[in-house]
Amino acid sequence: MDNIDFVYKMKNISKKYDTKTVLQIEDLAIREGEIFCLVGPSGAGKSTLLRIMNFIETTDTGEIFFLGHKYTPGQTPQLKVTREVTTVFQRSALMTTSVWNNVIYPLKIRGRAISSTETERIKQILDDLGLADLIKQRADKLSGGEAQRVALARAIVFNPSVLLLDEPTANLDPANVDIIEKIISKYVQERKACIVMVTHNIFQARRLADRIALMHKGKMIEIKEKDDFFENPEEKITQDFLSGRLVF
Ligand SMILES: Nc1ncnc2c1ncn2[C@@H]1O[C@H](COP(=O)(O)OP(=O)(O)OP(=O)(O)O)[C@@H](O)[C@H]1O
Repeated sequence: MDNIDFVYKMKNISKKYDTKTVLQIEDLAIREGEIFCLVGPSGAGKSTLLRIMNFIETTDTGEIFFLGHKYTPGQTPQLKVTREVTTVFQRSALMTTSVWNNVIYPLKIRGRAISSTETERIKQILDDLGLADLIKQRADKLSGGEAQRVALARAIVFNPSVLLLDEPTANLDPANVDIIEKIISKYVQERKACIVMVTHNIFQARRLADRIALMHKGKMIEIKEKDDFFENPEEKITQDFLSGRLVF
């Protein structure tokens, strides 16, 4: 089991749609226990990279080491490995049943019995997310912010090693953003999981990230520890991005 301090290591990965290369990354490693924020203009390839990290899509070239095992194009890990990673999207689809049933669904499909300790743990997650009073409510009748908090609860309830977040707080009000950011930080601290988060909000990246990466036109332009990213950007593209001059 090489590379165990790294959850992902990617070498020379690329992805094309038709003839257009949308992703070309030479070297990227994501560490255990970090919040890694991906920023960059629209179309940079951020969501494509998350789909590859979730094994929803495969690369055309290169190698991905995930939890110490190597995958080449076309190879996907076994179900028990892919279940170590999950994505929360900007608008996650919920089932037309109660909040509780939605949240326990990942445990049910994994065949996990819900013991009384497990029930207490799930209730704590729901409580942290301000959902305790909505347990019996139908998930399709929730507000956008409530629905997004349920989607996050459903993702963390089965303790994944990796949580991928694709603009999880876009279009939410500050109170919902605050609740979601707090649980993201708590999850990383308690579980020592890693989180890769796409955000268009650089203030959010500044609040949450350990490291930040700027993507542009499918490439990694600059990856730095959070403070360094903001205070000492080396690349002109990063400087333009941070000053709002880089549009796409
Ligand atoms: N299924 C697809 N088929 C063809 N092209 C695609 C597909 N998915 C993404 N693309 C293209 O790949 C490029 C990268 O898209 P991606 O969604 O990864 O960017 P992004 O950085 O997440 O953008 P945004 O911030 O707007 O969500 C874009 O040019 C997009 O049009």
